[in-house]
Amino acid sequence: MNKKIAFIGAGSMAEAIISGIVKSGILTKEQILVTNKSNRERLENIKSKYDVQCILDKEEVIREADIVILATKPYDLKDSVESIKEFLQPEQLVFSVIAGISTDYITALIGNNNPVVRAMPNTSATIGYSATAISAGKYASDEHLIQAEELFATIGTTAIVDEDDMHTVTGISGSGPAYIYYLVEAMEKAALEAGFDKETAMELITQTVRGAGQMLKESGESAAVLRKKITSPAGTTEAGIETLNKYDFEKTIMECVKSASNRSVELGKNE
Ligand SMILES: NC(=O)C1=CN([C@@H]2O[C@H](COP(=O)(O)OP(=O)(O)OC[C@H]3O[C@@H](n4cnc5c(N)ncnc54)[C@H](O)[C@@H]3O)[C@@H](O)[C@H]2O)C=CC1
Ligand SMILES: O=C(O)[C@@H]1CCC=N1
Repeated sequence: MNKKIAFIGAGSMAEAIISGIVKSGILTKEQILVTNKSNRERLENIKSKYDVQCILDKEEVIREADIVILATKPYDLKDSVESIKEFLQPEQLVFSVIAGISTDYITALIGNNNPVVRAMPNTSATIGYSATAISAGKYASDEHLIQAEELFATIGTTAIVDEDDMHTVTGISGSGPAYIYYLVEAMEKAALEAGFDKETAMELITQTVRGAGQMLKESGESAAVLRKKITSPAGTTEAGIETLNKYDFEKTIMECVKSASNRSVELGKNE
């Protein structure tokens, strides 16, 4: 890819994307620029891990960049755009990975017709396994969407969605890894309670989660069918699932996704 990209905000998500891009080799370390809010320590940390261009001076970062990736928390977006907008040129492409915030709002903050593309990745970007949804703002062309797909494809899979669906995406795949980690934490606790050492417990659980994910990808069978194949009549799985049902597991997860999506809507309302 013959572009320079600049991250505004060097937090967890920016780091996950940087890690994935560096591993993919699609950009050289000279093509990746990172800035943060007056936090030299965080930039030094990113520099030491990935050897990308970590620069506190926002003007310098923006001047160099073809694509600017907004990666601050939603409540820091306004300040961060304020601090770069005077340096932004109209042809510079802006990506945002910020939950809840619309491309229209970002366009209004920038005060210019820069193309804006919204993306919702997840932290599995770190190892090239993000599921990233992408949608175009009003000034973004198909060519801009293709550039976004090209970049985010280096950190996992991509899907183009309507911007209105980004809230649901955030509740499912943006936050989703955290739900899986929570499940793992609970399984680990159960194993430790049963007297397992942590290492053995985590080996068993991690491989189980990995195997289930791969089966969903590769077997061509639905989750329901795969689950049925494990569930012998009057067997152990059935006993386990009866307990999940007793505690309304399905409803709980559905409500969890709805709460996360609704929170994304709320974050957008604070625009
Ligand atoms: N963490 C995750 O799993 C995901 C996060 N996101 C989105 O990514 C965005 C960032 O999230 P995290 O990385 O988790 O947050 P974070 O808090 O780890 O990182 C945000 C970074 O932005 C910096 N920052 C704040 N104000 C700034 C400014 N004015 N100029 C430059 N940098 C500034 C902060 O110092 C911090 O390093 C959020 O909007 C979130 O909705 C999206 C998908 C997944
Ligand atoms: O919790 C959050 O707000 C962000 C957005 C998706 C994942 N983390």
